[in-house]
Amino acid sequence: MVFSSSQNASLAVVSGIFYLTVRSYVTSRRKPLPPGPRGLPLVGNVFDVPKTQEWLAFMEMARKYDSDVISLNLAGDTVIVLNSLSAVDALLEDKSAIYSDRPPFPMLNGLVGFHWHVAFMRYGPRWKGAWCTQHRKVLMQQFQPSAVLLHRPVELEATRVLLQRFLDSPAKYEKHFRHMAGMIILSTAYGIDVLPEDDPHIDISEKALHAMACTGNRGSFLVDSLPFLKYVPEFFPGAGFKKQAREWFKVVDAMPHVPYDFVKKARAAGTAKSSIASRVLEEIEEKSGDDQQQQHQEVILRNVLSACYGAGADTTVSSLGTFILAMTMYPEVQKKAQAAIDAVVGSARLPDFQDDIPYVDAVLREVLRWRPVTPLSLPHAVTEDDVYKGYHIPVGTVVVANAWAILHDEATYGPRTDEFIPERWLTEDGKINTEMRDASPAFGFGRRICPGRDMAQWSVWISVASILATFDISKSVDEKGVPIEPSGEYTSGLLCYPIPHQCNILPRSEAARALIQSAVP
Ligand code: HEM
Repeated sequence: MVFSSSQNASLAVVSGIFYLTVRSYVTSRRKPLPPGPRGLPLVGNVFDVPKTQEWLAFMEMARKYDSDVISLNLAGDTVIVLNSLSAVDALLEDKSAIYSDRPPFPMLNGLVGFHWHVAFMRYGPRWKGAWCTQHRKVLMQQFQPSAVLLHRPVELEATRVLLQRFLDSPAKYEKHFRHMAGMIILSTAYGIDVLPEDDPHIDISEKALHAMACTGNRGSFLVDSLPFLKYVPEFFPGAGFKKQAREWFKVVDAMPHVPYDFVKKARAAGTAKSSIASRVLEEIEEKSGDDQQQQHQEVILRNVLSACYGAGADTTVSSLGTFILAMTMYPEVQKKAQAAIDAVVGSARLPDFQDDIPYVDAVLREVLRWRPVTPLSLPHAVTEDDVYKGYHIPVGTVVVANAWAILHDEATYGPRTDEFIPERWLTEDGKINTEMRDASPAFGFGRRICPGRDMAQWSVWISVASILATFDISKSVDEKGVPIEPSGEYTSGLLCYPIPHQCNILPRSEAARALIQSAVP
């Protein structure tokens, strides 16, 4: 049977009406979405969400609607924000089988080329044969608590180099943290010894991470809400994002390849140092006879190693920046921590991983809790329709865990959560209170929880203990001798950093200076 064009049009209209009627019937019989602000046509709640510190606005909405779970429509995307530990436990942890996907990132993954980064991969068997799970498996093996012990010598060496750099140019402390984080990750992952200045491997990765910071917040670019825009030609008015994406793509694509090729060449020349890359490559070559399988495993290894820099460097730098800020603002905490270190370590050596100093453990937990690096964690997505507390959570919903709200909840972490109080983590006899929920919400949830969390905590712990053992951090004073208060400001985005502030970082004594100078040949 052949239809005329007018019959075709009528058929389309009738089908459209039928579809809308069925959809509206189905929707009306469904349970409601969690409460949230009423949106505008088309854009929904886009204007209800501020461009910075969204986590505070979400906490306010939770109070207003008297619900720890709220929903928003962001230009067509349903977004559900979980503002409590109980909601996160019930959904992202207990139902992790269906709450571990990521939303699509058309700009970041599609145009800028971060599709190789496990943090942004879709989750589940539907997605390229459980590609994400295969990546996570390698990460879990290499960063499980027992494997992390292998990385300690590098963490110790990098910390001691950091102390030396603090002696030379304390005002550049953020730059030194960046160098230290790069040194740890490039050495453990690839066996690369970084240069003291302008290291080319750090340089590529930092440029790629800048692209990630600019595009990681879904919604920063219109193409995230209207994915068809990715097909718009570059010369089109308003398509500047495509030119920018093409520029970023070059460095994002180079990031996994350049250091990996370095290891391959070093192995061929017999000069490769021990690293995750060299150990896993050896295993791959021993086990697999099949070229295709070998190639497949190598691609996963290459992606995973690069993702470690992508996910581990900036996060460590941010936590250490928070530590310097807290020590500047809370001198009495610094004094207590130094006394606790002196009592265990003395003054004749630098701290080591074996030192048991609960007050420093408490400072570390407080750093992670007080100013979480990713206040909204990374967005999850749900792969099946679900119901929570009588509310409908439709398949495809973007699920955001408000880590900030959770880590500032006084019901979990005790009073005055806006203040830096390490004592909240301690029992009366000065031990870590193991009954209390730890600071793990800072590392995400369920099956997407940060695989590098053990390594990250040890890197930050040894840096914190070593800095406090050897340096005093204090407020700078202005020309009239008045102390300069740090603004306490942070950048706002997927990842937040404290904006470096002016402060004094001076060796505690001449003996401390000599100890640092003798620590690295
Ligand atoms: C203080 C330092 C760190 C913090 C605060 C941190 C925090 C996080 C958070 C919040 C997530 C998202 C979890 C979720 O989606 O629920 C994450 C994911 C991830 N982190 Fe970390 N991280 C840190 C250090 C590291 C380090 C050192 C590494 C690697 C050596 C690493 C590797 C990763 C990877 C690969 C992912 C993606 C996991 C996935 O999507 O399945 N992180 N991290």
